[in-house]
Amino acid sequence: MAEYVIYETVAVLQINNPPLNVLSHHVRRQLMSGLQQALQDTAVRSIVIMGKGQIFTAGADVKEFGTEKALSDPSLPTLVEAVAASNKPVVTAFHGTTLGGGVALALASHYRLAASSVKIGLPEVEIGIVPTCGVSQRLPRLVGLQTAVQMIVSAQTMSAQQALTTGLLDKVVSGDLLSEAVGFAKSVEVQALADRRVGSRAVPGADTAEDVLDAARKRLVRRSRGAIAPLTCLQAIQASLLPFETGMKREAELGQYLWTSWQTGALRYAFLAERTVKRWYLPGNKTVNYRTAEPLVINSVGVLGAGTMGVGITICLLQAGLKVVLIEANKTQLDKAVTLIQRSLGGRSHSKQLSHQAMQLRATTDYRQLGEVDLVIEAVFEDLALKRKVFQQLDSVTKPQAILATNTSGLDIDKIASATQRPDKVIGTHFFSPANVMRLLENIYGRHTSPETIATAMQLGATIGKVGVLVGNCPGFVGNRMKGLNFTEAMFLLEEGAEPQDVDKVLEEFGFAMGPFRVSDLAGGDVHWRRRIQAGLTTEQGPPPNTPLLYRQGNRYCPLADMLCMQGRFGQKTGAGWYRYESGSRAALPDAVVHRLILKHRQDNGLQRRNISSQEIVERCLYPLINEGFRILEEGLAAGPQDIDVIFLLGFGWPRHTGGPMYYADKVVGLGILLRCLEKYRALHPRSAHWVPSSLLQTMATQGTSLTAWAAGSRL
Ligand SMILES: C[C@H](O)[C@H](C)C(=O)SCCNC(=O)CCNC(=O)[C@H](O)C(C)(C)COP(=O)([O-])OP(=O)([O-])OC[C@H]1O[C@@H](n2cnc3c(N)ncnc32)[C@H](O)[C@@H]1OP(=O)([O-])[O-]
Repeated sequence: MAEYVIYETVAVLQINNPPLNVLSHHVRRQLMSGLQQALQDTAVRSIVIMGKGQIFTAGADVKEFGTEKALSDPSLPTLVEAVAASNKPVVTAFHGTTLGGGVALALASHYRLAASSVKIGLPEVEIGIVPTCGVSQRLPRLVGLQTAVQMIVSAQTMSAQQALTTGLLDKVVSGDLLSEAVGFAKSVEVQALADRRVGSRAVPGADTAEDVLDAARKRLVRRSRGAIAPLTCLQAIQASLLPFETGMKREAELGQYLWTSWQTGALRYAFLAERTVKRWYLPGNKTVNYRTAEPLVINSVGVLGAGTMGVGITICLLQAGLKVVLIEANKTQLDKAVTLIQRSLGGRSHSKQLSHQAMQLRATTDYRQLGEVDLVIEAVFEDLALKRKVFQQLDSVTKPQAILATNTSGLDIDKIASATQRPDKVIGTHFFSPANVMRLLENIYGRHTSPETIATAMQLGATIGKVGVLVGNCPGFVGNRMKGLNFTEAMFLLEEGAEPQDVDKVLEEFGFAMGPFRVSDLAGGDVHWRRRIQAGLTTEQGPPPNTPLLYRQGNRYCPLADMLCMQGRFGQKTGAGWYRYESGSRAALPDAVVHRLILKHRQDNGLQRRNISSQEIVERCLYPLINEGFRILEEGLAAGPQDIDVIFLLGFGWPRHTGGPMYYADKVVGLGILLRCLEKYRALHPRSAHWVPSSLLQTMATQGTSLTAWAAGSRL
């Protein structure tokens, strides 16, 4: 609700809708009635709009979108325009965070005040919408095109000081916001309002407008990769150069265009999915869930292994204020890691706080120093025998109640847990590289992992600012199990006629930051080569004895990646992989050596080259992965499609504007079309088991069920 209080001649309207003061219908109704009351009351000479609680407002109520409530009177645009039309000065005073609709109210007001700690932002582009309610029209008039583009298109928040410098704020206050706002409102009661109305101003610097917009457009065309919201937002900003009323009409049209696009639905879904997965439960036993399981309190964490992952994990633990004991047997490696960690923590602006964080690190070669930690994250080399040995040691040196987590990207959690006397306290915590940057934490429970251990790992993820997704134990878990198929098919496409750059280009146009071959070169082809060797699919010298070149373990197999690795072409780190790299450069250049290798491979094996369409590349690379997602749901390894989608959005660079693989299949491709496509490729490629449609997909496609509706029904 919104509260109405009078302070002498000032009417204060306070939004009170915890926790985030979103502008839901009941809040808008009360704000509107408060505004009307203040306008009618002759004793009131000015109006202040504020928020109670932690923040001013997170903006419009996203959960109302698409429902009748969003449009019910007063809608947000109606409320904002009523503020703009007020003939008594309106002062918006904000604190905490002010987003979207909150900024719209502020821009429609005559004055803007904020607490010094405020963060102001326009996250609309991230949920695929244009900042409406006049934001795209008033903001450029107030702060200029350059800043407006920066705020609207980048969705980055601005500090109070920046907002003051750009002219968005009239004043930053450090004392009590309510009394400062009331005092300020009184001081402007006699001021004329005409030139305080942002809508009646002209955009400053109109003579350089085209240059600013052109530069932004070029940048966005390069970066958007199929996402339509950023460029549409830019068009709305451009309309601010028109007369205000015309610009407002254009803003509404563009808003409607985005609103009805499938991408907006996908982005809104992604926003909510990231929050839904926090409410975890075991797919096979819903009684074990975030409500019933209590996490242990974690104050100190041991990290075992100071390689790239260990360093990244240590940085995010320290940044969250935890004490860390970093163990590494190799002293030189340990010293190198400490330097990296200290540099990373000290390299930011709040150096006092961060040097305190760096002081929470104890780095040692001595395992016994782990005696007092509450939880250990093991990050040694990806080798089952080694990890089992390490867990045996951890079991003997840590206190009995300590949780032992393994940062494996696909090894069997139960096999690791069985090396200890406490399998209930063993869990997988799969970080993504770089661990201090990537927001995903794939948490894997084993057969004996206790609810308390799961709750603790999920809580730890939240503490260190990650989105934890809980999944079951299977080779590769959810992410790598699905992702592997994408690369498999990408290689088959090379055998059939494509070049690495063709496949990468199509998937980059689809929205991935990098295609599978560029990703492979970045990650290092040797990592997966070692895995294939361990799995008995190949050897360092080529196919295992008596094995056909193009088939392994009953399935079609492409040996091209193995051939590159046998030549020492591991990717960027060796200067050559699927592409070649000039010294010091990360630019992937098509390589005639690879071209000839593929050509010869086709000739030697009687593989016919044909033209492959972009559509086929998308279908071949993405549909098997999606089919595997359905199998994962069928096998109860993930609670719902949201969990899978979040893993791909945050861990694998899946384009956010498509919602993630499962949402894309359900809402964009359509399950019926997906099924028919899988069947078509299954007939063409009978030796690839991944084309066999999952039975869950078959049932849903035949019954016409929507995956998202099915998931919404089953979610806790
Ligand atoms: C005119 C104008 O152009 C248009 C028309 C608009 O205004 S469009 C709307 C623009 N506003 C946004 O896009 C808001 C984006 N929100 C955020 O960036 C963050 O939420 C946050 C504010 C920085 C807080 O982060 P947090 O980490 O402390 O908590 P949380 O876990 O994220 O959120 C806690 C709970 O609040 C829910 N929530 C957050 N923002 C919400 C919103 N705007 N509407 C409804 N629910 C919201 C969220 O789903 C979760 O619910 P549940 O899952 O627990 O049921």
